[in-house]
Amino acid sequence: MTADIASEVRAMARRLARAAAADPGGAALVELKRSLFEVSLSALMETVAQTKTSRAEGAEDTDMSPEAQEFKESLDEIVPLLGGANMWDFLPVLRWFDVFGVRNKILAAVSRRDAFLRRLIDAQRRTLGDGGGEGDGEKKSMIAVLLDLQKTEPEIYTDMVIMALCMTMFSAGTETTATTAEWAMSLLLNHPNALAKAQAEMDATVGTTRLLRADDLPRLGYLHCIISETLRLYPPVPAMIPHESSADCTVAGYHVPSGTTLLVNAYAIHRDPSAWEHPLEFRPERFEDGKTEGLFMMPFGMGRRKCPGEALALRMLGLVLGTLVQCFHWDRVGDDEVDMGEGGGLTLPKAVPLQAMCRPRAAMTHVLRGL
Ligand code: HEM
Repeated sequence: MTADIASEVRAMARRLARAAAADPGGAALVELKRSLFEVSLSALMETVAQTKTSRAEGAEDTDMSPEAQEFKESLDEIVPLLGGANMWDFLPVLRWFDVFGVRNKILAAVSRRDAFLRRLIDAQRRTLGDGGGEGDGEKKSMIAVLLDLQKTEPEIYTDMVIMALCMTMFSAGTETTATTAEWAMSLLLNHPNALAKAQAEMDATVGTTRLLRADDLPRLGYLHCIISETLRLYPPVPAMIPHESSADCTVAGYHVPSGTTLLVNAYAIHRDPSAWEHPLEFRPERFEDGKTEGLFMMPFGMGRRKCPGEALALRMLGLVLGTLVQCFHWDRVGDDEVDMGEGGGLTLPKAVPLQAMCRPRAAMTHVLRGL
């Protein structure tokens, strides 16, 4: 898993360095959201299905495999349909008539996505049948492991269950991680002192003779503070996933009957002025030396249904952001601050996708050339 993430992050750094080298001024204008989404999706695709071998030769613009690209297209279709408000949210009778064709569009997009996942599983099954995918545990794809389990417990590990597990990994893990990284880079571009401090920490801890590795992350305390502060200000699942009370209870004096749908507003809790000093300001230092202990931070939820991908997400974020900070100088496009407006949707996207100027750091050019 870590090897898959590291290799996708290397590919992202290589692509950014090439783009900068191709520019006469040595700095490339990049739309970071796209790069960040691609690296998250590719890392998960390699973990789930190991599609690397089918990567298109000479696809200079992207390091995604054709499978990852196809899946991205299906998400591009589905996500806006799910996140938007529909007239039937206000007038339920419209649901029966599907006035704007939303229901049909969702069903068509979901059935295309399911057909794709089925093909992914069949391809892995064929590979296993041909004697492939029998490497050590670290090398096996998630689908290969599940297909192995299917041989002994077919009634549990059905193709439908495997499809659902793949789907959950992709839908819960890509947009959330990519959006957090995009907010973090936006905050750093508007706070160049924090960016410089992160670069100084990186130089002192990792140096400039090699690329950041996952085992460096525990020693990069300030980078971790930046990630925590980003998740505080812009939690990518701001209202959590709806929960349901399993029994009558009383919370803060309110009676909650059994079976009530409950949303937890993490976004408001993270900005509560009675708990956080200067809650709207970006201050990564507030997380230094356990200073925030006892305060409510819940970007990954809490309790039994807490996000199971937390450790993976933090590792991906550490490697992605750390590599961007270690290898490149970052500048805003023009003199204006980066627009921090929030868009609508399930995962608190930026209203205006982040664009930035990226130039390899002189001390890292030899490392980047060797990627
Ligand atoms: C910055 C990245 C991420 C954030 C902020 C995040 C946040 C969350 C939150 C808030 C929930 C709902 C918890 C609740 O309702 O109590 C959740 C659920 C979930 N997340 Fe994540 N997540 C992230 C990345 C990931 C990744 C990388 C994966 C796996 C590849 C993942 C897999 C899941 C799954 C499977 C659930 C449903 C758990 C359940 O219902 O029992 N997440 N996540």
